[in-house]
Amino acid sequence: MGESEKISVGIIGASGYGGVQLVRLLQEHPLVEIVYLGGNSSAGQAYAEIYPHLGHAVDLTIEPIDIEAIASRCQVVFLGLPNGLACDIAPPLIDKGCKVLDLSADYRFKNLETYSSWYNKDRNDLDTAKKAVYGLPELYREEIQSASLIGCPGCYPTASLMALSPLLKQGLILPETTIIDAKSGTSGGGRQAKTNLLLAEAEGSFGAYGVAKHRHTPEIEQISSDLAGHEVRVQFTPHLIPMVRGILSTVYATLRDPGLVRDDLLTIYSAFYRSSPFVKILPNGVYPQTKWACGTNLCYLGIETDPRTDRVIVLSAIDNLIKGQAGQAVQCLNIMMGWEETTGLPQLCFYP
Ligand SMILES: NC(=O)C1=CN([C@@H]2O[C@H](COP(=O)(O)OP(=O)(O)OC[C@H]3O[C@@H](n4cnc5c(N)ncnc54)[C@H](OP(=O)(O)O)[C@@H]3O)[C@@H](O)[C@H]2O)C=CC1
Ligand SMILES: CC(=O)N[C@@H](CCC(=O)OP(=O)(O)O)C(=O)O
Repeated sequence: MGESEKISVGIIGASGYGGVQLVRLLQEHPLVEIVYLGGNSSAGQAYAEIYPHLGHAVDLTIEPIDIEAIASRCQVVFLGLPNGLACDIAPPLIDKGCKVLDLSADYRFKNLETYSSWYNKDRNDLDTAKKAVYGLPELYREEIQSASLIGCPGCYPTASLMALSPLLKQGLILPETTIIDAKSGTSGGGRQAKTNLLLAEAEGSFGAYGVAKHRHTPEIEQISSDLAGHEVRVQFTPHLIPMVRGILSTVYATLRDPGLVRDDLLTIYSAFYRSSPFVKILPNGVYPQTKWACGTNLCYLGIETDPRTDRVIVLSAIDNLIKGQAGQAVQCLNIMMGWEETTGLPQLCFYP
Protein backbone atom coordinates (compact mmCIF):
# COMPACT_ATOMS: atom_id res chain seq x y z
CA MET A 1 0.00 0.00 0.00
CA GLY A 2 1.48 3.40 -0.96
CA GLU A 3 1.66 6.56 1.13
CA SER A 4 -1.54 7.96 -0.45
CA GLU A 5 -3.48 4.78 0.40
CA LYS A 6 -2.90 5.08 4.13
CA ILE A 7 -6.11 5.41 6.09
CA SER A 8 -6.70 8.66 7.97
CA VAL A 9 -7.04 8.31 11.72
CA GLY A 10 -8.05 10.61 14.56
CA ILE A 11 -7.47 10.26 18.30
CA ILE A 12 -9.78 12.00 20.76
CA GLY A 13 -8.19 12.13 24.20
CA ALA A 14 -4.73 12.37 22.66
CA SER A 15 -3.19 14.04 25.72
CA GLY A 16 -3.90 11.05 27.99
CA TYR A 17 -1.88 7.91 28.55
CA GLY A 18 -4.02 5.89 26.14
CA GLY A 19 -3.77 8.73 23.63
CA VAL A 20 0.01 8.93 23.76
CA GLN A 21 0.36 5.13 23.36
CA LEU A 22 -1.89 5.37 20.29
CA VAL A 23 0.22 8.19 18.90
CA ARG A 24 3.39 6.10 19.37
CA LEU A 25 1.90 2.96 17.81
CA LEU A 26 0.02 4.64 14.95
CA GLN A 27 2.87 6.97 14.05
CA GLU A 28 4.96 3.88 13.34
CA HIS A 29 2.11 1.92 11.72
CA PRO A 30 2.82 1.57 7.99
CA LEU A 31 -0.83 1.74 6.86
CA VAL A 32 -2.11 4.65 8.92
CA GLU A 33 -1.76 8.42 8.99
CA ILE A 34 -2.73 10.42 12.07
CA VAL A 35 -4.61 13.49 10.82
CA TYR A 36 -6.45 14.69 13.93
CA LEU A 37 -5.76 14.88 17.65
CA GLY A 38 -8.60 16.03 19.89
CA GLY A 39 -9.04 16.95 23.51
CA ASN A 40 -10.71 19.09 26.10
CA SER A 41 -8.47 21.14 28.40
CA SER A 42 -5.49 20.49 26.09
CA ALA A 43 -7.23 21.86 22.96
CA GLY A 44 -5.13 24.54 21.30
CA GLN A 45 -1.82 23.13 22.55
CA ALA A 46 0.81 21.79 20.17
CA TYR A 47 1.28 18.09 20.84
CA ALA A 48 4.99 18.71 21.32
CA GLU A 49 4.18 21.14 24.14
CA ILE A 50 2.45 18.33 26.05
CA TYR A 51 4.92 15.62 25.05
CA PRO A 52 8.23 17.32 24.10
CA HIS A 53 9.89 13.93 23.51
CA LEU A 54 7.61 13.49 20.46
CA GLY A 55 8.37 16.91 18.98
CA HIS A 56 10.59 15.42 16.27
CA ALA A 57 7.84 13.04 15.15
CA VAL A 58 4.44 14.67 15.62
CA ASP A 59 3.67 18.10 14.21
CA LEU A 60 -0.01 18.38 15.18
CA THR A 61 -1.98 20.61 17.54
CA ILE A 62 -4.75 19.27 19.78
CA GLU A 63 -8.08 20.48 18.44
CA PRO A 64 -11.46 20.90 20.10
CA ILE A 65 -13.98 18.14 19.45
CA ASP A 66 -15.99 19.05 16.34
CA ILE A 67 -17.83 15.98 15.05
CA GLU A 68 -18.40 17.36 11.53
CA ALA A 69 -14.73 18.23 11.11
CA ILE A 70 -13.54 14.90 12.53
CA ALA A 71 -15.88 12.86 10.32
CA SER A 72 -14.84 14.78 7.21
CA ARG A 73 -11.15 14.14 7.86
CA CYS A 74 -10.98 10.70 9.53
CA GLN A 75 -11.93 7.22 8.35
CA VAL A 76 -11.21 5.79 11.80
CA VAL A 77 -11.50 7.46 15.20
CA PHE A 78 -10.04 6.23 18.50
CA LEU A 79 -11.68 7.52 21.69
CA GLY A 80 -9.43 7.59 24.77
CA LEU A 81 -11.77 9.42 27.13
CA PRO A 82 -13.03 8.95 30.68
CA ASN A 83 -16.02 6.61 30.97
CA GLY A 84 -19.36 8.14 30.03
CA LEU A 85 -18.24 10.42 27.18
CA ALA A 86 -17.89 8.03 24.22
CA CYS A 87 -21.60 7.18 24.32
CA ASP A 88 -22.34 10.78 23.28
CA ILE A 89 -19.53 11.09 20.74
CA ALA A 90 -19.55 7.68 18.98
CA PRO A 91 -23.15 7.68 17.64
CA PRO A 92 -22.78 10.74 15.36
CA LEU A 93 -19.36 9.54 14.18
CA ILE A 94 -20.78 6.12 13.31
CA ASP A 95 -23.76 7.75 11.56
CA LYS A 96 -21.33 9.76 9.44
CA GLY A 97 -19.49 6.61 8.34
CA CYS A 98 -16.44 6.54 10.64
CA LYS A 99 -15.20 3.35 12.24
CA VAL A 100 -14.84 3.93 16.00
CA LEU A 101 -12.65 2.17 18.56
CA ASP A 102 -13.50 3.20 22.11
CA LEU A 103 -11.01 2.56 24.91
CA SER A 104 -13.52 3.31 27.68
CA ALA A 105 -16.18 1.04 29.16
CA ASP A 106 -19.07 2.65 27.26
CA TYR A 107 -19.39 -0.02 24.56
CA ARG A 108 -18.23 -3.09 26.44
CA PHE A 109 -21.63 -4.09 27.81
CA LYS A 110 -24.39 -5.97 25.98
CA ASN A 111 -26.79 -5.01 28.75
CA LEU A 112 -26.84 -1.24 29.13
CA GLU A 113 -28.67 -1.49 32.46
CA THR A 114 -25.62 -3.27 33.85
CA TYR A 115 -23.44 -0.47 32.48
CA SER A 116 -25.69 2.24 33.93
CA SER A 117 -25.80 0.68 37.37
CA TRP A 118 -21.98 0.34 37.61
CA TYR A 119 -21.04 3.56 35.81
CA ASN A 120 -23.86 5.79 37.07
CA LYS A 121 -24.74 7.07 33.61
CA ASP A 122 -28.04 6.82 31.76
CA ARG A 123 -27.85 5.79 28.12
CA ASN A 124 -29.95 6.72 25.12
CA ASP A 125 -27.74 5.27 22.38
CA LEU A 126 -29.17 1.74 22.32
CA ASP A 127 -29.11 1.47 18.51
CA THR A 128 -25.41 2.34 18.37
CA ALA A 129 -24.57 0.14 21.36
CA LYS A 130 -26.16 -2.86 19.65
CA LYS A 131 -23.55 -2.59 16.88
CA ALA A 132 -20.62 -2.72 19.28
CA VAL A 133 -18.28 -5.72 19.42
CA TYR A 134 -16.14 -6.53 22.46
CA GLY A 135 -12.61 -5.91 21.27
CA LEU A 136 -10.76 -8.95 22.56
CA PRO A 137 -9.47 -10.45 19.29
CA GLU A 138 -8.45 -13.77 20.83
CA LEU A 139 -12.16 -14.40 21.56
CA TYR A 140 -14.13 -12.33 19.04
CA ARG A 141 -11.84 -12.09 15.98
CA GLU A 142 -14.59 -12.94 13.48
CA GLU A 143 -17.08 -10.41 14.86
CA ILE A 144 -14.38 -7.70 14.91
CA GLN A 145 -13.68 -8.21 11.18
CA SER A 146 -17.00 -6.69 10.14
CA ALA A 147 -17.58 -4.29 13.04
CA SER A 148 -17.84 -0.52 12.78
CA LEU A 149 -17.72 0.05 16.56
CA ILE A 150 -15.39 -1.66 19.02
CA GLY A 151 -15.69 -1.51 22.80
CA CYS A 152 -12.08 -2.22 23.76
CA PRO A 153 -11.78 -4.22 27.01
CA GLY A 154 -10.44 -2.86 30.27
CA CYS A 155 -6.90 -3.74 31.27
CA TYR A 156 -7.82 -6.07 34.15
CA PRO A 157 -10.51 -7.88 32.09
CA THR A 158 -7.99 -8.42 29.28
CA ALA A 159 -5.39 -10.03 31.54
CA SER A 160 -7.98 -12.03 33.48
CA LEU A 161 -10.03 -13.26 30.52
CA MET A 162 -6.94 -14.40 28.65
CA ALA A 163 -6.16 -16.60 31.65
CA LEU A 164 -9.71 -17.87 32.15
CA SER A 165 -11.12 -18.31 28.66
CA PRO A 166 -9.92 -21.84 27.77
CA LEU A 167 -11.15 -23.12 31.15
CA LEU A 168 -14.59 -21.56 30.71
CA LYS A 169 -15.05 -22.37 27.06
CA GLN A 170 -14.30 -26.04 27.65
CA GLY A 171 -16.20 -26.32 30.95
CA LEU A 172 -13.08 -27.37 32.86
CA ILE A 173 -13.81 -25.56 36.15
CA LEU A 174 -16.59 -25.68 38.71
CA PRO A 175 -18.96 -22.71 38.55
CA GLU A 176 -18.53 -20.05 41.26
CA THR A 177 -15.03 -21.15 42.24
CA THR A 178 -13.12 -18.51 40.27
CA ILE A 179 -10.96 -16.05 42.18
CA ILE A 180 -8.99 -13.34 40.37
CA ASP A 181 -6.22 -11.62 42.26
CA ALA A 182 -4.77 -8.86 40.07
CA LYS A 183 -2.11 -6.18 40.44
CA SER A 184 -1.74 -3.06 38.31
CA GLY A 185 0.88 -0.37 37.87
CA THR A 186 -0.19 3.23 38.52
CA SER A 187 -0.50 4.19 34.83
CA GLY A 188 -3.75 2.16 34.94
CA GLY A 189 -5.26 5.18 36.70
CA GLY A 190 -4.53 7.51 33.76
CA ARG A 191 -2.69 10.85 33.61
CA GLN A 192 -5.13 12.92 35.63
CA ALA A 193 -3.86 13.95 39.08
CA LYS A 194 -5.20 11.57 41.75
CA THR A 195 -3.97 11.37 45.33
CA ASN A 196 -3.53 7.58 45.40
CA LEU A 197 -1.30 7.77 42.34
CA LEU A 198 1.15 10.28 43.86
CA LEU A 199 4.69 8.91 44.27
CA ALA A 200 4.46 9.62 48.02
CA GLU A 201 1.34 7.46 48.33
CA ALA A 202 2.12 4.61 45.94
CA GLU A 203 5.88 4.16 46.27
CA GLY A 204 7.00 1.54 48.79
CA SER A 205 3.43 0.48 49.45
CA PHE A 206 0.96 -2.03 48.07
CA GLY A 207 -2.73 -2.48 48.70
CA ALA A 208 -6.08 -3.63 47.38
CA TYR A 209 -8.92 -1.34 46.30
CA GLY A 210 -12.47 -1.76 45.03
CA VAL A 211 -12.70 -5.05 46.95
CA ALA A 212 -15.93 -6.89 46.06
CA LYS A 213 -17.13 -3.87 44.07
CA HIS A 214 -14.72 -3.00 41.26
CA ARG A 215 -16.49 -2.14 37.98
CA HIS A 216 -14.40 -4.64 36.06
CA THR A 217 -16.23 -7.47 37.88
CA PRO A 218 -19.41 -7.27 35.75
CA GLU A 219 -17.31 -6.91 32.60
CA ILE A 220 -15.34 -10.08 33.37
CA GLU A 221 -18.57 -11.86 34.34
CA GLN A 222 -20.35 -10.85 31.13
CA ILE A 223 -17.66 -12.34 28.88
CA SER A 224 -17.12 -15.34 31.17
CA SER A 225 -20.85 -16.12 31.01
CA ASP A 226 -20.81 -15.79 27.23
CA LEU A 227 -17.93 -18.28 27.00
CA ALA A 228 -19.31 -20.74 29.54
CA GLY A 229 -22.85 -20.64 28.18
CA HIS A 230 -24.26 -20.01 31.66
CA GLU A 231 -24.15 -17.27 34.29
CA VAL A 232 -20.70 -17.01 35.87
CA ARG A 233 -19.74 -15.11 39.02
CA VAL A 234 -16.14 -14.29 39.87
CA GLN A 235 -14.38 -12.88 42.93
CA PHE A 236 -12.15 -10.10 41.61
CA THR A 237 -9.68 -8.15 43.76
CA PRO A 238 -7.47 -5.48 42.16
CA HIS A 239 -4.33 -4.08 43.77
CA LEU A 240 -2.23 -1.01 43.05
CA ILE A 241 1.46 -1.84 42.97
CA PRO A 242 4.38 0.61 43.01
CA MET A 243 5.43 0.39 39.38
CA VAL A 244 4.34 2.34 36.31
CA ARG A 245 3.32 -0.25 33.72
CA GLY A 246 1.98 -3.76 33.81
CA ILE A 247 -0.70 -6.06 35.17
CA LEU A 248 -0.25 -9.49 36.68
CA SER A 249 -3.52 -11.34 37.10
CA THR A 250 -3.49 -14.62 39.04
CA VAL A 251 -6.61 -16.71 38.52
CA TYR A 252 -7.60 -19.65 40.74
CA ALA A 253 -10.44 -22.11 40.10
CA THR A 254 -11.40 -25.65 41.10
CA LEU A 255 -11.01 -28.22 38.34
CA ARG A 256 -14.09 -30.23 37.44
CA ASP A 257 -11.80 -33.19 36.75
CA PRO A 258 -9.09 -33.36 39.45
CA GLY A 259 -7.23 -35.80 37.23
CA LEU A 260 -6.22 -32.97 34.87
CA VAL A 261 -2.57 -32.05 35.29
CA ARG A 262 -0.41 -29.16 34.13
CA ASP A 263 0.68 -30.93 30.93
CA ASP A 264 -2.95 -31.50 29.90
CA LEU A 265 -3.71 -27.85 30.44
CA LEU A 266 -0.64 -26.68 28.55
CA THR A 267 -1.89 -28.70 25.58
CA ILE A 268 -5.41 -27.28 25.92
CA TYR A 269 -4.15 -23.66 26.18
CA SER A 270 -1.75 -24.08 23.26
CA ALA A 271 -4.59 -25.39 21.09
CA PHE A 272 -7.00 -22.66 22.21
CA TYR A 273 -4.53 -19.88 21.35
CA ARG A 274 -2.89 -21.54 18.32
CA SER A 275 -4.03 -18.72 15.97
CA SER A 276 -3.29 -15.90 18.42
CA PRO A 277 0.13 -14.42 17.69
CA PHE A 278 0.27 -12.25 20.81
CA VAL A 279 -0.36 -15.03 23.35
CA LYS A 280 2.73 -16.76 24.71
CA ILE A 281 2.09 -19.93 26.72
CA LEU A 282 5.05 -20.50 29.02
CA PRO A 283 6.58 -23.95 29.42
CA ASN A 284 6.28 -26.11 32.54
CA GLY A 285 7.12 -24.33 35.76
CA VAL A 286 7.73 -20.90 34.19
CA TYR A 287 5.57 -18.05 35.46
CA PRO A 288 5.31 -14.62 33.81
CA GLN A 289 6.84 -11.32 34.90
CA THR A 290 5.17 -8.02 33.95
CA LYS A 291 8.54 -6.73 32.70
CA TRP A 292 8.49 -9.29 29.88
CA ALA A 293 5.37 -7.69 28.38
CA CYS A 294 6.43 -4.08 28.93
CA GLY A 295 5.99 -2.01 25.75
CA THR A 296 4.57 -4.97 23.81
CA ASN A 297 1.15 -6.24 22.81
CA LEU A 298 1.94 -9.68 24.26
CA CYS A 299 0.12 -11.65 26.93
CA TYR A 300 2.27 -14.23 28.76
CA LEU A 301 0.42 -17.11 30.42
CA GLY A 302 1.86 -19.47 33.04
CA ILE A 303 -0.18 -22.52 34.13
CA GLU A 304 -0.03 -24.72 37.23
CA THR A 305 -2.21 -27.28 39.00
CA ASP A 306 -2.23 -28.16 42.70
CA PRO A 307 -3.29 -31.78 43.36
CA ARG A 308 -3.71 -30.99 47.09
CA THR A 309 -6.53 -28.52 46.38
CA ASP A 310 -7.68 -29.67 42.90
CA ARG A 311 -7.17 -26.12 41.75
CA VAL A 312 -5.75 -24.71 38.54
CA ILE A 313 -3.73 -21.52 38.85
CA VAL A 314 -3.15 -19.39 35.75
CA LEU A 315 -0.90 -16.33 35.77
CA SER A 316 -1.31 -13.69 33.08
CA ALA A 317 1.01 -10.73 32.45
CA ILE A 318 0.36 -7.83 30.07
CA ASP A 319 1.33 -4.21 29.62
CA ASN A 320 -1.85 -2.44 30.78
CA LEU A 321 -1.33 0.41 28.32
CA ILE A 322 -0.61 -1.80 25.28
CA LYS A 323 -2.38 -5.20 25.28
CA GLY A 324 -4.60 -3.79 28.04
CA GLN A 325 -5.52 -0.68 26.09
CA ALA A 326 -4.02 1.06 23.03
CA GLY A 327 -2.21 -1.93 21.47
CA GLN A 328 -5.33 -4.05 21.65
CA ALA A 329 -7.27 -1.26 19.91
CA VAL A 330 -4.67 -1.22 17.11
CA GLN A 331 -4.87 -5.03 16.93
CA CYS A 332 -8.65 -4.66 16.44
CA LEU A 333 -8.10 -1.99 13.77
CA ASN A 334 -5.77 -4.35 11.88
CA ILE A 335 -8.45 -7.04 11.94
CA MET A 336 -11.24 -4.62 10.91
CA MET A 337 -9.17 -3.45 7.95
CA GLY A 338 -8.19 -6.97 6.87
CA TRP A 339 -4.50 -6.32 7.59
CA GLU A 340 -2.05 -8.70 9.23
CA GLU A 341 -3.09 -8.72 12.90
CA THR A 342 0.43 -7.93 14.12
CA THR A 343 1.05 -4.89 11.89
CA GLY A 344 2.71 -2.06 13.78
CA LEU A 345 2.56 -3.81 17.15
CA PRO A 346 5.74 -4.41 19.20
CA GLN A 347 6.51 -7.98 20.22
CA LEU A 348 9.85 -7.46 21.96
CA CYS A 349 9.88 -5.79 25.37
CA PHE A 350 12.16 -3.15 26.87
CA TYR A 351 14.36 -5.23 29.14
CA PRO A 352 15.42 -4.97 31.91
N1 LIG B 1 -4.79 3.57 31.71
C1 LIG B 1 -5.08 2.31 31.47
O1 LIG B 1 -4.30 1.38 31.79
C2 LIG B 1 -6.36 1.93 30.81
C3 LIG B 1 -7.38 2.86 30.59
N2 LIG B 1 -8.52 2.47 29.94
C4 LIG B 1 -9.57 3.43 29.65
O2 LIG B 1 -9.16 4.25 28.55
C5 LIG B 1 -9.72 5.56 28.68
C6 LIG B 1 -8.58 6.58 28.67
O3 LIG B 1 -7.75 6.31 29.78
P1 LIG B 1 -6.37 7.05 30.04
O4 LIG B 1 -5.69 7.29 28.75
O5 LIG B 1 -5.70 6.30 31.10
O6 LIG B 1 -6.92 8.46 30.61
P2 LIG B 1 -6.17 9.82 30.88
O7 LIG B 1 -6.76 10.34 32.14
O8 LIG B 1 -4.70 9.64 30.81
O9 LIG B 1 -6.64 10.74 29.65
C7 LIG B 1 -7.96 11.14 29.51
C8 LIG B 1 -8.13 11.94 28.22
O10 LIG B 1 -9.49 12.31 28.12
C9 LIG B 1 -9.58 13.67 27.77
N3 LIG B 1 -10.80 14.25 28.36
C10 LIG B 1 -11.12 14.30 29.67
N4 LIG B 1 -12.33 14.90 29.84
C11 LIG B 1 -12.75 15.23 28.59
C12 LIG B 1 -13.91 15.87 28.08
N5 LIG B 1 -14.89 16.30 28.90
N6 LIG B 1 -14.02 16.03 26.75
C13 LIG B 1 -13.03 15.61 25.92
N7 LIG B 1 -11.89 15.02 26.34
C14 LIG B 1 -11.77 14.82 27.66
C15 LIG B 1 -8.35 14.31 28.33
O11 LIG B 1 -8.11 15.44 27.52
P3 LIG B 1 -7.59 16.88 28.05
O12 LIG B 1 -6.23 16.65 28.62
O13 LIG B 1 -7.57 17.66 26.80
O14 LIG B 1 -8.59 17.37 29.04
C16 LIG B 1 -7.31 13.20 28.15
O15 LIG B 1 -6.74 13.30 26.88
C17 LIG B 1 -10.50 5.58 29.99
O16 LIG B 1 -11.86 5.32 29.74
C18 LIG B 1 -9.87 4.42 30.76
O17 LIG B 1 -10.75 3.91 31.71
C19 LIG B 1 -8.66 1.21 29.46
C20 LIG B 1 -7.71 0.26 29.64
C21 LIG B 1 -6.49 0.55 30.36
C1 LIG C 1 -4.71 1.26 38.62
C2 LIG C 1 -6.08 1.75 38.21
O1 LIG C 1 -6.60 2.70 38.73
N1 LIG C 1 -6.68 1.07 37.23
C3 LIG C 1 -7.98 1.39 36.72
C4 LIG C 1 -8.33 0.47 35.60
C5 LIG C 1 -8.18 1.10 34.26
C6 LIG C 1 -9.16 0.58 33.24
O2 LIG C 1 -8.98 -0.36 32.51
O3 LIG C 1 -10.34 1.18 33.35
P1 LIG C 1 -11.63 1.22 32.43
O4 LIG C 1 -12.45 0.04 32.64
O5 LIG C 1 -12.36 2.43 32.91
O6 LIG C 1 -11.22 1.35 31.03
C7 LIG C 1 -9.06 1.23 37.78
O7 LIG C 1 -8.97 0.36 38.63
O8 LIG C 1 -10.07 1.93 37.65
